[in-house]
Amino acid sequence: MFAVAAGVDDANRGTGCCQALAASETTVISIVWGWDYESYEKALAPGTHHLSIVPNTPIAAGKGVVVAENTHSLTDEEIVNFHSLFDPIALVEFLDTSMLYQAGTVTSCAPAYAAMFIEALSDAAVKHGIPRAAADRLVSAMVEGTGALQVETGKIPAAMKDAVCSPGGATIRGVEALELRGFRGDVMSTVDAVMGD
Ligand SMILES: O=C(O)[C@@H]1CCC=N1
Repeated sequence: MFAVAAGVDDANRGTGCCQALAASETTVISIVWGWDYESYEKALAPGTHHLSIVPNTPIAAGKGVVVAENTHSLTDEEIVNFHSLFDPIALVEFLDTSMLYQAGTVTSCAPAYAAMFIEALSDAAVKHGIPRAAADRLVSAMVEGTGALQVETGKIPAAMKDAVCSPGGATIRGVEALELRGFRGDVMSTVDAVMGD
């Protein structure tokens, strides 16, 4: 099993790499952004077994996400091997081709946006006198824990937000500050921007 990795501008290099590998009957797992099943069917030698996936950087910490294309040419045994490789380090989700890169945006591009949120909140903590290293630790633990709480309880994020906001309390003032600056619209616009909508 072999993973082909290349940025968007390197897609042709990725294809050349795949063609060389196909001759050795290698199973190709592609992480080339935008290259789905049909792209590889056109580019690879007929009969090559291939699967397109979108992984993300938190895999390096064993807490990743892999979006995988429902349409592929791997055998059942190869899919079992694929799961044995990735299940220990990532949530693996198979989706139809029409959703692959939209889902990939919120899992694979969004670590950049999440890091920007962490950086900004950490900046705010530093502005208010918290040392940088402590600020980074605290904010990252908060983000990880909030995600874990959502997964564990299955609560909708709106209910989790409401649970923190006491009437007339502190948190709702921060919620208003975010709403006044269009926080949620800004976050939603990222997928449009990535997908070119
Ligand atoms: O920004 C990029 O080109 C790649 C695609 C998905 C994550 N990073």
